[in-house]
Amino acid sequence: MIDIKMKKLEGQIDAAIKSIRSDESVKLFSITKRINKKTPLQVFEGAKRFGKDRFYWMNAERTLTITGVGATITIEAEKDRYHQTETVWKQILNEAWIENEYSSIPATGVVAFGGMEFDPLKPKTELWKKFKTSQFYIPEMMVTEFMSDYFFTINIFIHKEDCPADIADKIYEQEKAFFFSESFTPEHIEIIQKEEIEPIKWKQTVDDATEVMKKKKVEKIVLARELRLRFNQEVNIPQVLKKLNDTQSNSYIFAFESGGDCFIGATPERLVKLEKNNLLSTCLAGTAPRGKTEEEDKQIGYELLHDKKNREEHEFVVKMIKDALLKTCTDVEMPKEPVLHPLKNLQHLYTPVTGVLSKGFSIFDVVKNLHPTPALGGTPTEESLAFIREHELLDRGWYGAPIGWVDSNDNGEFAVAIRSGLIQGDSASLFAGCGVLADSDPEMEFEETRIKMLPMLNVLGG
Ligand SMILES: C=C(O[C@H]1C=CC=C(C(=O)O)[C@@H]1O)C(=O)O
Ligand SMILES: [Mg+2]
Repeated sequence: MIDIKMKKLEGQIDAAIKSIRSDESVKLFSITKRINKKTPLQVFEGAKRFGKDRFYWMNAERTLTITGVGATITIEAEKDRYHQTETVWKQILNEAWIENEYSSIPATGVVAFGGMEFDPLKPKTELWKKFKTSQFYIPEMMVTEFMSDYFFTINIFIHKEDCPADIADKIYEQEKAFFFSESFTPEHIEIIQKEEIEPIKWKQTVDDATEVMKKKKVEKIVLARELRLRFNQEVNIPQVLKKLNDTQSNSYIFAFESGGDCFIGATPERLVKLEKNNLLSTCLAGTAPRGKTEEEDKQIGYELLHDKKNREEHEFVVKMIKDALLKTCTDVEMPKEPVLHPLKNLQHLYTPVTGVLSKGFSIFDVVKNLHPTPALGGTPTEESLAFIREHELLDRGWYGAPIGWVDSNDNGEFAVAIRSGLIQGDSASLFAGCGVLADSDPEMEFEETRIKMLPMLNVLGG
């Protein structure tokens, strides 16, 4: 039996680097092998018996899915979270021994997957006690599905004198059991309690925000709210993921467990995708429901494209993302007009933005410059965040913040964690927000947030 040391690197940079180096006798060893078909969802489900935190990520194009089990390393950061995380990440890659003949495949080898709080300056409540300000896992075991090829990665600490080749074979013997996966046992979940949290207060806050904006101090503020659910049984996360996969096309499906709580969602909003130095971001703001007939759907879409309020709401996002990308990219390009982005329950105004990341910058720099975009904060950023911090009742936690992955080959992708919920055993909180402008109507904005909760509500038995 190999004496494999699993360590957790938490807290500040120094502690993390010291911890990697302190025990000179070990080093992080990562090995990736191609395997026969094992869907990440099957593996996610089968890994429940390990009792370790898991993550799941499927991109919107359905070309890449990853699931991770356990955390050989957890990179946690409080202050200056982007810089801290990146510094520890780079240190880990410097020290790691990586055996990956498939390094041309994204999200294989050493991958860090994680997320962060929307606003670290807002006091945290009990709701998000299991989640850190910023938290990334380098998983003990990971399965990557890329264009119908499957890869299995193990990241472990080994003694330096051990020969990785021997280790590799022994590990695969040990971990074959890892591929044990149960077939989906359909469970019938029922909502036994549904509680809108302070809906009247929320509408009043929307009204207050419009008053502030009429005085021209702020131009846009996104306000979010919470729906609390209780079920007849513990929520089966793999079942929820499967239903999200089946119902929410055009969206990233994600789950991140921490201490047994699970943050899960189906978000249409890409923050940034980086392949080598080719960068893609997304402006998504402006919302309308889907029509009941094709005719009605076309009419609603046409009205959305020509609606003054929604176009203004969208334009704030386009301008900010362009300015943010110009700080780290060249060749920043975007179409002049938004297009419709259809989803199951609603449709948005959508403007893709591309750029070429300049040397010396990383995906962490881009995320730092982008978050929060005016699709989740407002315009101007600091003034809208100050209003949200002071007036919004909701503890957003990781809702509305970047969630995603980076690998050791300059690939990575982050989405904005909306259309999401926090699952806590037999209870859940769902979150939804909307862009408020000076002429917003509180009832219409409430209705918009109700529609945005449907993707999660529908897969939770609502
Ligand atoms: C803040 C959310 O949606 C954002 C993304 C798309 C459209 C939006 C809107 O029209 O208000 C929001 O900016 C949410 O879904 O919780
Ligand atoms: Mg809106």
